[in-house]
Amino acid sequence: MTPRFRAAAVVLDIEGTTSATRHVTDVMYPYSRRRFAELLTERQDEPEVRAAVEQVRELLDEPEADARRVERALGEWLDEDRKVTPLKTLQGIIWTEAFARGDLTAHFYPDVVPALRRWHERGARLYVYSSGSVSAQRSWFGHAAEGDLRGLVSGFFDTRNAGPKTASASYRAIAAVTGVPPADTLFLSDRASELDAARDAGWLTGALVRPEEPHQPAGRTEHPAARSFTEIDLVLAEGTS
Ligand SMILES: CSCCC(=O)C(=O)COP(=O)(O)O
Ligand SMILES: [Mg+2]
Repeated sequence: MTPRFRAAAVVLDIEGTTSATRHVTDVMYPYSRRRFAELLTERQDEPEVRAAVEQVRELLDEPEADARRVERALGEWLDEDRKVTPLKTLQGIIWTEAFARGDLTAHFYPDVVPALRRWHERGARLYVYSSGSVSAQRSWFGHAAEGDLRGLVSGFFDTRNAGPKTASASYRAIAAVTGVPPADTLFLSDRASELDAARDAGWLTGALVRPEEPHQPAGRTEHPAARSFTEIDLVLAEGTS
């Protein structure tokens, strides 16, 4: 398990790839769940909250859904770990403020930050593509135990600005923004469905199969696999700097 990639850009999934799923589900999710009611009632007139609530109502096909109904839907999506865009937007508002207050810190597996620094120093461009909102991603990378990592990252993508992670069109949209050729762009993720979509867009793909993660893929992945970032051998693609 030492996959070697020749790439100019690396696009990172967060949960299950750079960071532990358990930190997200056991720390971040309960934190947001406890604060939805207050956000939906006391801050309902804020444009971002209002737009997200409208999206929830559309998804439920219940145009009259009140704050309690919306809160119940958010709770059910959390229980099912559904990566629904308005849920992620509302969580992002709560988490961003919590990180700023010092209520939350991010989690990165110990192999990740040294590898990101190494790849960045070598000239690779690093991006993030996660179901978590861009605002949440920025806070996550800004509040690592290892310090503020945002300087390593050239751009952040989520399901709002790029589209669903299982659609190859999303990866084409990201490549159009980064300007890096798809064949020189490596996507690292723990989910086969996301890696399949990236590969269909012409990207290089690497599967993170971490023994610590609760949901291990059944059977062998078709994508080059690594148990940690330490095992990934990244060579900078020629003609890029
Ligand atoms: C900093 S985002 C928090 C994680 C999260 O809510 C999430 O849904 C992550 O999903 P991913 O696409 O990174 O697997
Ligand atoms: Mg993931």
